[in-house]
Amino acid sequence: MSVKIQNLKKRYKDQWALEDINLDIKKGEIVGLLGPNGAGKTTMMRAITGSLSLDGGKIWIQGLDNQEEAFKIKSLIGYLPENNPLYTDMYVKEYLTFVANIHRIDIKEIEKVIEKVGLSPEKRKKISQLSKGYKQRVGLAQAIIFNPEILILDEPTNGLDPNQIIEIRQLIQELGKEKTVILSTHIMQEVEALCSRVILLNHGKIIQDKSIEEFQGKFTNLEEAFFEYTR
Ligand SMILES: Nc1ncnc2c1ncn2[C@@H]1O[C@H](COP(=O)(O)OP(=O)(O)OP(=O)(O)O)[C@@H](O)[C@H]1O
Repeated sequence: MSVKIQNLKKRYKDQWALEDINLDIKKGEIVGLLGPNGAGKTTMMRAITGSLSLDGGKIWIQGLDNQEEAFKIKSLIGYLPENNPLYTDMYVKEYLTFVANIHRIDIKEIEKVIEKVGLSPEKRKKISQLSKGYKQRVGLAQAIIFNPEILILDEPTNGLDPNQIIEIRQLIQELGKEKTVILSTHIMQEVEALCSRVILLNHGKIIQDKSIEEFQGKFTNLEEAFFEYTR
């Protein structure tokens, strides 16, 4: 198993953000995490990356306990956070060099990743000078530069224009051939275009976990399924 979650619970003060989450995600799956605002998607992603203390349960990343082996886990998971908190005073290449150094990878990888995410025309700018879509590409670049086995992408195409959306989806599809990808999105067509499996969260619980074909067999489209289970 790439990611195994057992009885995961997370609480913020008196509010449960996640309750009894159980999940097995295999290598090579592209999993779409769906749910209304506040359902717990970001909390679940942060829990998987090991950057959140848990209130119950366990998470294993390729067999490693993500609380006990937090350091090793960092080299297995590439994470694009929702609000993409980049160091905006740094230049694009400077920032990616910084990330490359943290992961002790060859700086030759920087140019490769810049090319891969389509950042070449903007690579000499300061991150603060980039448009939202290009900032998002920098976020993606830092998530994939060290070639992690697992990618966790919180709303990866948020803020991108339609052309960029297509390009980034193609990139995710390409990455998904050899990696495990977990992505959250509010765009149902994105899930239909990319994901092999859909997990629907509501009020901190998994309410549906099915292959995309199972959803498509039962509903005209995913949006209909979303309304059916969350309204
Ligand atoms: N740091 C925090 N402190 C207190 N409550 C939090 C914190 N982070 C999240 N929550 C709460 O936990 C619940 C789940 O939030 P989360 O961000 O995981 O939802 P989400 O599904 O990602 O939502 P969205 O689609 O709006 O991004 C929400 O009720 C939220 O207010």
